[in-house]
Amino acid sequence: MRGIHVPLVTPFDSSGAVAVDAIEKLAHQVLDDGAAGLVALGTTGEVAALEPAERARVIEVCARICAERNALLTVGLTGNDTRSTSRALRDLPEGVGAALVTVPYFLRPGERGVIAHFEALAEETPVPLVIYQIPYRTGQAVSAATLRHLGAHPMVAAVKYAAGGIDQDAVDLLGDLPEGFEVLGGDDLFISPLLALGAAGGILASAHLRTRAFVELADAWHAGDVERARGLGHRLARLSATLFAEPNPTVIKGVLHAQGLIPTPDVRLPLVPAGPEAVSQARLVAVHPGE
Ligand SMILES: O=C(O)C1=N[C@H](C(=O)O)C[C@H](O)C1
Repeated sequence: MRGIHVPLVTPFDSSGAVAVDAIEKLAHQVLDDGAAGLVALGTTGEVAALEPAERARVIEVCARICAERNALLTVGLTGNDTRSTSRALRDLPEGVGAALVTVPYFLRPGERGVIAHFEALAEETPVPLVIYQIPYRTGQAVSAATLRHLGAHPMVAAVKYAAGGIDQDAVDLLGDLPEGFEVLGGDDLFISPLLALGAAGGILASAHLRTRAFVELADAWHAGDVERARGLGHRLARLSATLFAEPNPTVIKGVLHAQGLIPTPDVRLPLVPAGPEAVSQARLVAVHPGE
């Protein structure tokens, strides 16, 4: 799971249909620029707003490209019921290399429930699991001790860590990781400090833009080139701050559209397109992130 994985947006054409050509173009571009893999059907891909047939099509396109390019395809799975999540894992098509599975949201099952959920999934899954820890979206925090316990299972490969900052559990977890278990950053703004603590990479919507620089950031921290990593980290954090000024992925879609990479900046309700100021500010910072 090492490196930068890009959770692709789902572009729509002017009729509102999924723009498959644009997905292909974006996928090739981020892989050309050094991304280690793609993530299909993340929050950034507006998974909740896609029909089952659209989801299947997105996976199919991404799987084909990842197979051609020898890159990892991770697919997002969001559920708060163990049986249906397990079924969805077993139904994943050929070509999917890993599943990014959200901590069960809304129910708040407690840490014992989270452990039981992921242990049951780990026994059934055909592909390695990446636990998606994002308490500000799910309502359920997961401690370092629980992640360490789950990470010891051979089918649990990583956690996408998005606690909204660098908290005590991140420091604790990265100080003592089970063999074969990695931490991937999932809060774009905090990717540089998380890499400094030992994260293996990140799943970052911001890496649609300046992909090469995000890859260089991870490489620099991994190589111990602190001076280069710190400077890059500050510049990319400025970019991420502008891209997340409005709900993800509205600003990113606005910028990709302005750059001619996707046919419309459209998002599906309840998301509404980003305002023009947010988009032009992000475009400016993407070109001149500062010194
Ligand atoms: O879709 C994803 O994967 C990501 N979603 C996060 C979010 O929208 O909160 C942001 C992160 O960059 C990746």
